[in-house]
Amino acid sequence: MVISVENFNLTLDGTAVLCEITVEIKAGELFVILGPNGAGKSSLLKVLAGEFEAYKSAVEFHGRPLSSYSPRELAQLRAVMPQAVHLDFPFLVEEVVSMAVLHANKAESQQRVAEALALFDVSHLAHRNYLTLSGGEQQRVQLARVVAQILHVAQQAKQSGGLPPLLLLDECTSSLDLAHQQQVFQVLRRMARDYGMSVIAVLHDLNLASQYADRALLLSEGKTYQQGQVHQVLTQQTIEAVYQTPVDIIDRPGAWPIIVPR
Ligand SMILES: Nc1ncnc2c1ncn2[C@@H]1O[C@H](COP(=O)(O)OP(=O)(O)OP(=O)(O)O)[C@@H](O)[C@H]1O
Repeated sequence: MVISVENFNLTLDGTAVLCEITVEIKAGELFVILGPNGAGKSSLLKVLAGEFEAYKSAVEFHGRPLSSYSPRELAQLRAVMPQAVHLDFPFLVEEVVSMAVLHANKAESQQRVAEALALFDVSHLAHRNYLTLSGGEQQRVQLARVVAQILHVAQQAKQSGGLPPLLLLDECTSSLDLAHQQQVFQVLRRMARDYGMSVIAVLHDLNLASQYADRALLLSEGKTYQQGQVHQVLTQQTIEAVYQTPVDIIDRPGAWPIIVPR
């Protein structure tokens, strides 16, 4: 098991945000957290990222409470891409991504940055001011940043049997065009399959979930509505109940089911 919480409750400013949540994510899994606006998806991701100090001991990460890890240990084992990333200074793209590899020597750092930029199709932007990029370009640079942070750990884990790292992503394709959405999830799938990296992604796009996820948690008002294999979770009944919108599910032999609003 890579990361888990059991019967977890989160209360923020007197509001019950998550109620009795149990999740267990294994190595090499692409796990998606789904649900309507306000269902608690980002809050759960933040809990798993250890952002709520008071709740860190309730999260078990590689067999230890998250609270027992030093910031440096955590930075080597997991990377987090929040929903919005604001930078106040005009850093170059390569500088933004380099921030993820501060502990590497110069040659290694350059190689890891170049590899991550190429994975997300932003090599040509390396010398651009990050603040002048489009929303989608910025999102791909942020993906390169988090992957640069832990890809080498995943590669080492695969070679020498170390702990596989974890990637936590909050709506990481929300600004991307169709081709880049596909490219990003193909990269994530490959990293999960080839290196045993676990990926937990908050998503609104049910079709991306249907196409790429192994398992899904469907949240409704802070509670688990359904959890399991993605195609068992994304049924007409569950989607219509949780999103209060009629849908059709188009089943296709040999391919993932497509969800369309009716
Ligand atoms: N610090 C806080 N204090 C009080 N309520 C909060 C706090 N943070 C989040 N909430 C509430 O918790 C609920 C879940 O928020 P969360 O951001 O996790 O939802 P979400 O499923 O990610 O939504 P979205 O799809 O809109 O991003 C919301 O009703 C939100 O208003």
